[in-house]
Amino acid sequence: MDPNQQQQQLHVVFLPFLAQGHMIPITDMARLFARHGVKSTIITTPLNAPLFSGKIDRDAQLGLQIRTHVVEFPAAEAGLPEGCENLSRANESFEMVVTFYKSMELLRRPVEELLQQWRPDCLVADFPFHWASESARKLDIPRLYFNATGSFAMCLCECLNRHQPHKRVESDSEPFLLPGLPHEIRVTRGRIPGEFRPEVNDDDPSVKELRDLMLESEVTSYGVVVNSFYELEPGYPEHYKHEMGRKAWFIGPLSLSNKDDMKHKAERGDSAAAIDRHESCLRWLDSKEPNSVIYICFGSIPIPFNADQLREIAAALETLLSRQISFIWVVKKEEWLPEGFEERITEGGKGLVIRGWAPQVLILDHGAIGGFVTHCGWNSTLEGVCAGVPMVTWPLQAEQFLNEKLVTDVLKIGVGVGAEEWSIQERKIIVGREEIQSAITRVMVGEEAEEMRSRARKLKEIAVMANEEGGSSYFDMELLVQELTDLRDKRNNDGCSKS
Ligand SMILES: O=c1ccn([C@@H]2O[C@H](COP(=O)(O)OP(=O)(O)O[C@H]3O[C@H](CO)[C@@H](O)[C@H](O)[C@H]3O)[C@@H](O)[C@H]2O)c(=O)[nH]1
Repeated sequence: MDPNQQQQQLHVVFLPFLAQGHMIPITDMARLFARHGVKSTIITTPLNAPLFSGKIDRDAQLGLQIRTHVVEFPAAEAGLPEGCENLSRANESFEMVVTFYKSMELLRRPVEELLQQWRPDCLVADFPFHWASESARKLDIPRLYFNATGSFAMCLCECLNRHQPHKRVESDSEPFLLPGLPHEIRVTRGRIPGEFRPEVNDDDPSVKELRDLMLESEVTSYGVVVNSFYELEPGYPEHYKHEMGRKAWFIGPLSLSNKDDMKHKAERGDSAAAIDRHESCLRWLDSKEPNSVIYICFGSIPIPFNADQLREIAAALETLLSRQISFIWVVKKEEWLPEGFEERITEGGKGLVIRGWAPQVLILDHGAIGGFVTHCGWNSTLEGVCAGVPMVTWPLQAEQFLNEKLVTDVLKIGVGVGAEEWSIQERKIIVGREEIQSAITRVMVGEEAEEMRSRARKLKEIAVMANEEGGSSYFDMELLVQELTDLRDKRNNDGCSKS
């Protein structure tokens, strides 16, 4: 690139929260920006960089202007154990999670120093970096806010915040209407995100203060980039922009930016772990009939399911094997399974248990996968949509029950397993084997399954089209790059006329 061109090139800095559910989409976003001619820099910490730097380095070798920059993470100063640099390592207790969120404040100084030095044209920062809008303002550049979830959940949360309907019900199981939304959506207090639940907020005022700071930074940011596409959340992007008054660009699903590149797909989220096992996993899938395998995974943050609950899942899966429904089940490395279970199901390649990190996107995209049991994390939800598979929804916490509503009630591409309330702290059986079996059977076989699969496949096609030239996400991305360029030019002109 000649020096003149280099000077003209827009430089965007990305600051992802230190959790896979955030680093994965932001890495894809930075790569998308680079493909639209932008110079992208991702700031992260030493132990997180290797989780995605392989694909960034490969992109850079192909000539894209993209790089990772590492800053030290002061875990000890934050009151965290040494090496605790990722949310997945900090979920031993609620207090530790809160400490981890608060520790993002400690990245402020090093990040601001880098911004001063680099003087980029825009900062895209995740929601826990509530100070980022102020940091960007000091340089007179826009801060774009990223929340990592969709507009459906963001609109529902804003509705809870504005109208507080959850405060007018008698119990956690009494349904109430969320007013003023494009659809008639009813939820219960047991299913809403933690920040609206009194038992989470009342004990520690600093939690509420932190949440308010994050909310405020969404409003005071220049605008919001959303990992979604207009057609997926009918009416909600418009509601988010016009009723809630946010400037927003819908540029997803970002997972599609990996297109058909097997290596990128296999490496998503944990280069080393997934690359080791993706080939054997694909070989196993190749031996199965189309739509005959259910994939079960509860996201990147280890879920403390108790032994009884694991036993219920295992029993359901073993019974389903006799009905020609096979499975891939992702469990934590140390998770305890019923005696002899792994030996029995591994024999003859009946089922597959993956301990640790699975190459999820690669698995979902395989023709043998007929359904997905998901906790409804937004990335997994989008990846299910992009693979065109119906889902069994098993939300556990955060905004996952809201995402479930979109999948089951609005898009009608999934069925709920019957999880009724937050269950992350309570180590009890949430869902029994019969319910699990029944929900999986509903999405895998029969007329209802075919109808859901057909809707899911249409949605997949629309998702792909949204990302192609002329599609809605492509269009929004072009608009965003143009707006950032105009802002940069205006800044430069104002600077010239002042001097
Ligand atoms: O073995 C695994 C496990 C996960 N993943 C990937 O990890 C990501 C997980 O993201 P998500 O499905 O969103 O789940 P969480 O990691 O639980 O995400 C947190 O962050 C999301 C975005 O804000 C929220 O929607 C969730 O509620 C919150 O739990 C996805 O891209 C998966 O493909 C893998 O590739 N292999």
